[in-house]
This record gives sequence, C-alpha cells and structure tokens, in this order.
Amino acid sequence: MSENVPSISIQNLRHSAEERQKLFKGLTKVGFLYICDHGVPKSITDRVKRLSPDVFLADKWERQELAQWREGKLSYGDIYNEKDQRVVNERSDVKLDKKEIDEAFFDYISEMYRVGEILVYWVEKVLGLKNGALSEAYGKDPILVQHINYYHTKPNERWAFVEHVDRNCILTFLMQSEVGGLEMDFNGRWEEVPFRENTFTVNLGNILEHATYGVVKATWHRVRMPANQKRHQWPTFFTLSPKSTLFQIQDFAWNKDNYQRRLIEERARIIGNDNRHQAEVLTPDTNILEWLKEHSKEFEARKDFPKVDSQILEMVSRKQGDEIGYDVAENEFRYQNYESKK
Ligand SMILES: O=C(O)CCC(=O)C(=O)O
Ligand SMILES: [Fe+2]
Repeated sequence: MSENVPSISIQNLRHSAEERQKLFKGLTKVGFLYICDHGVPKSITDRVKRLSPDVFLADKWERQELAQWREGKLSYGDIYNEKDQRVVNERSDVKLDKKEIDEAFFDYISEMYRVGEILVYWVEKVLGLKNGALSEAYGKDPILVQHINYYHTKPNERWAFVEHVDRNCILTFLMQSEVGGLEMDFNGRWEEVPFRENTFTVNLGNILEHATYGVVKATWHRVRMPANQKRHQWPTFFTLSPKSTLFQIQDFAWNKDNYQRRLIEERARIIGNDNRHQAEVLTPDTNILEWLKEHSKEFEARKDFPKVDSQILEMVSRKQGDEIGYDVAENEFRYQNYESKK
C-alpha cells in the first residue's frame, strides 16, 4: 500500500523538524507526497466534485458553448474533438450552469495557488536553498492548468493512463476520488497511491527534477481502472511562469551523473522501446525551453495517448492565459462543422 508516501501536515511544517524531514524524504526518495491540514475549505472541494460529472454527461452542443464562453474568469478547453467523438453524447438533457462552474473552479484554483505557494516555500527550506531560489527560477506566479480527468465505465479492467512522468510542469496537486487506481514506481515496484480523505496527493514534475539535477524526483506513475466504474480526478499542474529564468541550481550539480543514470534506467525498465512514448529523452544538459517547445507540439499531435478512453476538461485563469497567449480552446474552426449540422 502507501506507507511509502509521506503524509505532510502543512500546519506542522513550521514547528516540527520531523515534518520537514518527511517532506525532504518525499521529495528526494519518493516523488509523491500526501498533503493534509492544508486549509482548503470542504465547501470548495465538494462543489467542484458535485459539478464535475455533468460536464461529461452534457452533449456536444452544451460543451461547445462552455469552450467558447468568454465571460467567465477561466478559459475552457475543447471537450469535443475528434478523439472524444465516440463517447460524447449527441443529445442530452443536462444543462451546464457555466457561471457556477466558473466560480467553483476559480475558487478551487485560487486555493491550489495558495497552498502551492506555501509548499514551495517549504521545499526551498528543506532543500537548503535560499528563500525564493526555486520560486524565482520556476514558480513565481506559475500558470496553473486545471484538469478534470474523466475515465468512463468499461466492462473490463484496463490501463487508463499509461506510465508517465508529469512533463512540462513543476509539480502537480491531485484531488483524488474514492475510486482508486493510481500507482507509482517505487524502487522498481508499482505501488498504489490510494485516495485519502481531506488530502491532496502531490507529485513532482520534470521541470523541478531538472532544476535540481534530479535531487528532487519526478516519479513515473500510471492509472489502472477497475471494471464497471467511472472515475473523476482533478489534477492541477503548476507550469512555468512567464517570468521564469530557467536556470539549473548549481548547488545540485554534484548529482548530475546519478541523475543521468537514473533517467536512463527508469526509462529502459518502465517503457523499454515502446515507441508510442515520446522519443526524445531529457538529459541533465537538455535546454529545457527548447525541449518544452518541441514536446508540447508532439503532445498535441498525439491526441489520446498516454491517456486512454478518457476525457479531459482543461481550464486556466483567463487573465493568466491572456498574459502568455495560452488558448485552451484552440481550433475554433472545428466547431464550424458542428454548428452547420445543428
Ligand atoms: O487520474 C489520475 O489519477 C492521475 C492522472 C495523471 O497522472 C495526470 O493527469 O497526469
Ligand atoms: Fe500524471
């Protein structure tokens, strides 16, 4: 089970050296943390959970309206594209209250931002970095990309999200549902990372790993879906701030060779030469900016992989999105076809 994922009380970090030690272990040995005593009101998380299922029951017309809506605080991604065509309802009576969805997720994202900032402060502390070292390089005003992952019901158990590391991100906050299935690679074995009440699961992304020459670990993980169940999960990806300077922290350069070896070992062991995965490997010398640019193009082109038989609603604050020209509902032209058939 999950005894290996340390559970960190945000409240205890200030006065408990033991809590800080657990955080250090989670960052460097495990790559996953449970975060509790975070102060996120249950009313906010409950509202998000309550509103989410309808998004995926609504028909394509209703979804199209949400994706094209411009009056809220968030921008919404396209949740009716070719890959979803098989599973999106053609007609449904479900109506989406866009204003309520917008408020609920805006409040939720704001809370993630608040807790994330506290966590990054403590990450710097336990890594022995000066205050602001990480947040200046990678995370001051990070762009928060919010997803609802929806894995729909299938008669058989299946791999619903194949092995991957969270790419293009500093860290990920995940609100889990009771339906389990998340597993992480821990010392060469797959271990479950189950749901816990009032707790966020946090894992570290490859940008933070790269910044620290692998001292902080971005851990491979995957999702196994049980038969005959649906599952919603809510990951929040902390992605680069437009102000990032993107330097690697030289205090950790001593780990460069270990980092390189580990990347190669993990990749070979976990995916071998499964060429459905991204081909190019990140190394300690990779120019991360170039890599990210290349990678996001490739990811766009890949459509459904590594997530299988699932749908995502992507959201980002309109203000942040506008600042960097991030359009989650790209491909507006797609909708013209649907409009004409209506
Ligand atoms: O659905 C989950 O439990 C995990 C999803 C995930 O790993 C991701 O979205 O990167
Ligand atoms: Fe992930």
